[in-house]
Amino acid sequence: MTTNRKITLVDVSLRDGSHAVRHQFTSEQVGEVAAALANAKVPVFEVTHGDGLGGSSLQFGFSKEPELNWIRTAVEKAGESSVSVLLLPGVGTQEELRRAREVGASVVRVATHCTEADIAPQHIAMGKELGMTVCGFLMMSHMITSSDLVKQARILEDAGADVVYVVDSAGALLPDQVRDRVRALRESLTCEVGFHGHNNLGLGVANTLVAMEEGASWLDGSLCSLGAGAGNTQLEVLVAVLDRMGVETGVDLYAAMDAAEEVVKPLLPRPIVIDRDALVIGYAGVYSTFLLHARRAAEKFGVESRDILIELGRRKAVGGQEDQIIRVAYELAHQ
Ligand SMILES: CC[C@H](O)CC(=O)C(=O)O
Ligand SMILES: [Mn+2]
Repeated sequence: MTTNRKITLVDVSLRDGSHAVRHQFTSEQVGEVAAALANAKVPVFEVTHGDGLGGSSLQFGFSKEPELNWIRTAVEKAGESSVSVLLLPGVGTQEELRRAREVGASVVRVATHCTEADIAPQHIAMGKELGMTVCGFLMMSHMITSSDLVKQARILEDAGADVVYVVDSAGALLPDQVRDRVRALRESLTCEVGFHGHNNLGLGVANTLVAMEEGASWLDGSLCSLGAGAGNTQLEVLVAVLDRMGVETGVDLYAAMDAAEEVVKPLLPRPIVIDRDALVIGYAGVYSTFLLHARRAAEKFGVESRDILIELGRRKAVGGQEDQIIRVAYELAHQ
């Protein structure tokens, strides 16, 4: 397999991984992970509440510490690596982006549901004004066709995005569906294309390779797969596979393995595995971040978390509709 674009690996352990630890990272932990990522020469790593800047809330779950502390700490340890922040317009504000930039974040990924790119241009423009690398991040990309995704991607590129991502938030995309979407974007855009995978169907690494084969050049992953649902594409595994394929990433494989084993593994609150609930998330196309919310609601209302997740998939619930999880659990309990 060959690729003529430079591959940029992005680690999301300290952002998507925030979901898996219920946003309870301490600055000390952030510093340790950031230092290990920098030592492994991972070019970009992301640090914020799981739901991005300003995500700490009753709706999404409160962070243990103000995320600006995390970002500042990460930047101090980042060395040659760039620190990224995630921003969902409507959750994070322009002021929060400005402050993240002031403490040294240099990449912003502006995330919207895949049909709502039109809420992103102001934030993309602001990221550019602040001198940041800006990525558009089309969440739940499995929910629309490739041609509809292209229309949304064009909005992001026209607004100035340097990279537009196909985001498999539910880990529901099959390899050929990744292929179609990345190919469609690659054929229609001049900016770079990225892929962010979740491992709920066990396809994280495979789908990322398919995306790369189709020309995606920004590829996400996390150490030990630390992330929502069954976690993300496992970064140290991806690095090893790319190394075997002769694809240059600049990442030090052994340092990445050590960072996973010695720094991130001890932080895991539970094994990041494809258990019944995670599998259902991929199977039914549900937002990965709903996993722990659904488990809490299941316990509270005495119903099965799998039933809640299946029903959320049937209702096509999307990010930001966490309140629906409670509604579904309540309805199942009172059926
Ligand atoms: C906005 C939260 C979400 O976790 C973003 C993301 O990583 C995804 O949609 O997969
Ligand atoms: Mn994710």
